[in-house]
Amino acid sequence: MSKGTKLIVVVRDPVTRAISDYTQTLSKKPDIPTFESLTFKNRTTGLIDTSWSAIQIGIYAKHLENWLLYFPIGQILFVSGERLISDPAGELGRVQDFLGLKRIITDKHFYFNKTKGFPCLKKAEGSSKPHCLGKTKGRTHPDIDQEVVQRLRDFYRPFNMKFYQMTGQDFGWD
Ligand SMILES: Nc1ncnc2c1ncn2[C@@H]1O[C@H](COP(=O)(O)OS(=O)(=O)O)[C@@H](OP(=O)(O)O)[C@H]1O
Repeated sequence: MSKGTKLIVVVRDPVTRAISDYTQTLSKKPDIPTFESLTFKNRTTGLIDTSWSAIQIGIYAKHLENWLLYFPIGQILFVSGERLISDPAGELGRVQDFLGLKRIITDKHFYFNKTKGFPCLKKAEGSSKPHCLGKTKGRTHPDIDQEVVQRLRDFYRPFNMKFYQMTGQDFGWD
């Protein structure tokens, strides 16, 4: 990869990311154990299984430490997965600026589709019809035991704080 390569990284709340990841696996393998049981190495002691990829991927600060061995931070744009949903044009504005492009994509290109529950394009490329992302994006997540969710929030907090500090952006995942 060229040294000047720019990287665009979309990050979302690591707890929601883990549940989303699990939801995707569940859709392909309905017989897998529950999210709650996969989360812990030992449920009694509350020891989290950081070797489970769904959990491990969300430790963004650790991954960023490795990427920074190869790329300067100025070459990486961190896009908020949450703002990509609440304000897609705003987030894509940042992407266009980062790439040195004219701001072509604006608010005018999106509408909120109530059925999908997500923003969609008013017109797909090369078509006059609206376009939403497919069925595999924006799936309903299973209900997860709130105690487990809280335990994961506590687990990720220090890594999230470190990540905010490293990127200079507060993603508001608390
Ligand atoms: N506009 C719009 N429409 C639908 N979905 C949207 C949109 N913007 C962001 N998202 C979020 O994208 C999540 C899926 O993206 P992934 O990066 O996980 O996709 S991938 O399956 O790994 O390729 C997907 O995660 P889930 O909600 O867990 O399915 C969405 O929350």
